[in-house]
Amino acid sequence: MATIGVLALQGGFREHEEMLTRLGATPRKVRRAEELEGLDALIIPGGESTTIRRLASAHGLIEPIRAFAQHHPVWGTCAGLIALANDIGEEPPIFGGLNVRVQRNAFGRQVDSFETELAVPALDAVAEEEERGRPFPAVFIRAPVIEQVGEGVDVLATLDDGRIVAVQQGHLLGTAFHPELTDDTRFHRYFLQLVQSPTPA
Ligand SMILES: NC(=O)CC[C@H](N)C(=O)O
Repeated sequence: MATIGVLALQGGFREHEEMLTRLGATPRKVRRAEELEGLDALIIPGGESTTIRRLASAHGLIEPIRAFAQHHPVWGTCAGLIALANDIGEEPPIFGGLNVRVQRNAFGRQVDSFETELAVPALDAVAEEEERGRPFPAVFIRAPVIEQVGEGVDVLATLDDGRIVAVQQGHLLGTAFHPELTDDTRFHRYFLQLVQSPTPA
């Protein structure tokens, strides 16, 4: 079974580990560059992207993760998506790799967090009969949105107003929301399927 790293510097890594274990994969916390060795893939959890940048930099993880993401599946959720984006506005990218521009805290202070049902047709690839076509319960917490997608990026989900909240670029996956906080395992299964049959970079 696949061994999946979960960047464990800060934020919601435990919920990802639990979800992976539940699905029969082996999670491994990543806090040092050596811990990337032998991994099949990596998840960058939500949290606070400025903190993730600071700690990743202090732990010497910026370059190693950037290099890892070139040839392995990597999935960023929320702050993790921000960390993977090539363009995050004023600041330089954190790891980068994903050809998108994101806007942090796109929903402002009034709407700190919310849950909504999203149509994600791509998930039908891993859906059981009774799950097919079922909307995904998406939990947004001080979430970013994807303002622009570049070459090679597929949009997997948008909000009703058209704002993009899930994308895939070959072996890289980004979601503005938190599938690890729901009972629905389809996004994690989708990522694990990507790990089993990675598309070349
Ligand atoms: N839930 C989250 O990961 C929030 C992301 C956070 N607002 C940031 O900008 O990094």
